[in-house]
Amino acid sequence: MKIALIGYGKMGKEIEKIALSRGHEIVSIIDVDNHQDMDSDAFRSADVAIEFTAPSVAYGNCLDAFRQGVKVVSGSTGWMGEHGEEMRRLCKEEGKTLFWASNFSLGVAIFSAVNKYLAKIMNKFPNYDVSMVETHHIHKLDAPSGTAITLAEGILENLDRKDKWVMGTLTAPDGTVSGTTECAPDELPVSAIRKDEVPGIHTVRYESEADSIIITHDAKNRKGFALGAVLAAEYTATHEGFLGMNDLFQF
Ligand SMILES: NC(=O)C1=CN([C@@H]2O[C@H](COP(=O)(O)OP(=O)(O)OC[C@H]3O[C@@H](n4cnc5c(N)ncnc54)[C@H](OP(=O)(O)O)[C@@H]3O)[C@@H](O)[C@H]2O)C=CC1
Ligand SMILES: O=C(O)C1=N[C@H](C(=O)O)C[C@H](O)C1
Repeated sequence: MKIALIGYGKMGKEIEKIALSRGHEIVSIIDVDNHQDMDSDAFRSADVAIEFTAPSVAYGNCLDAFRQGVKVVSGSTGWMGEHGEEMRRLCKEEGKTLFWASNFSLGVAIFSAVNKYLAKIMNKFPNYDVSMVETHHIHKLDAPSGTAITLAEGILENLDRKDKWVMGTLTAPDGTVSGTTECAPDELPVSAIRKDEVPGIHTVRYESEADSIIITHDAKNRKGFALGAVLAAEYTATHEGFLGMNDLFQF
């Protein structure tokens, strides 16, 4: 399969290695300096473009790829809240194809299913209150993480006593803490920590007076995200519409 990369940073480079090891060809690499190269035969020859850039530019990158007639797999976070509805419309009404996931790792797909199941069980146990914490490297631009938002949405869909997630505390790289853990009973606080080079840790915590039930996904490196993105690209090459992890792993 022919793959174009949009964004050649930490994830773009990791994805390149895995794509080559699975026998794919990288036909175009688009980064900040050569954005105009999207308008090229090499880019247009791609079966799928894999986009990992930044919250402020991801939407425009997807539109630019669509204009060149190329399907997109995007893992950029921090932009779907604002542009998700329009992306769904473009896929449904204008024949575009976008596979987006806040987290491409198989481990997080499994963790997400456990998270939803646990939230459902907790309807019967009102003594437990739930909160979330995510920890990422100091370069991360968005907070809370896209994965934390997806996990929070999974809890809200399944736990009747919670109606919305709210930002909890934000711990800066120097240890300074801002924000609050105070929230209304129907709110789910999501806190963020920015520290060192942490690839990504997500914790969901249920507390009662008697005990704590804690589930954590701890990424050891970026290989799981990158493999998932390449698997998603393989899937996207033969499917249409607005696609996600539920399409790739049906459990
Ligand atoms: N869904 C998932 O599984 C995962 C998602 N992510 C998300 O992916 C995104 C990228 O992460 P990561 O690779 O770690 O970030 P990096 O900052 O390491 O890489 C981003 C790259 O995109 C480049 N870039 C910036 N603007 C543009 C543009 N307009 N066109 C093309 N390239 C551009 C940057 O260039 P320059 O440095 O010169 O600005 C940089 O090379 C983030 O939003 C992150 O949250 C990350 C890991 C997993
Ligand atoms: O920026 C990152 O690094 C990551 N971003 C994604 C997110 O916001 O959830 C996925 C992963 O946690 C790494």
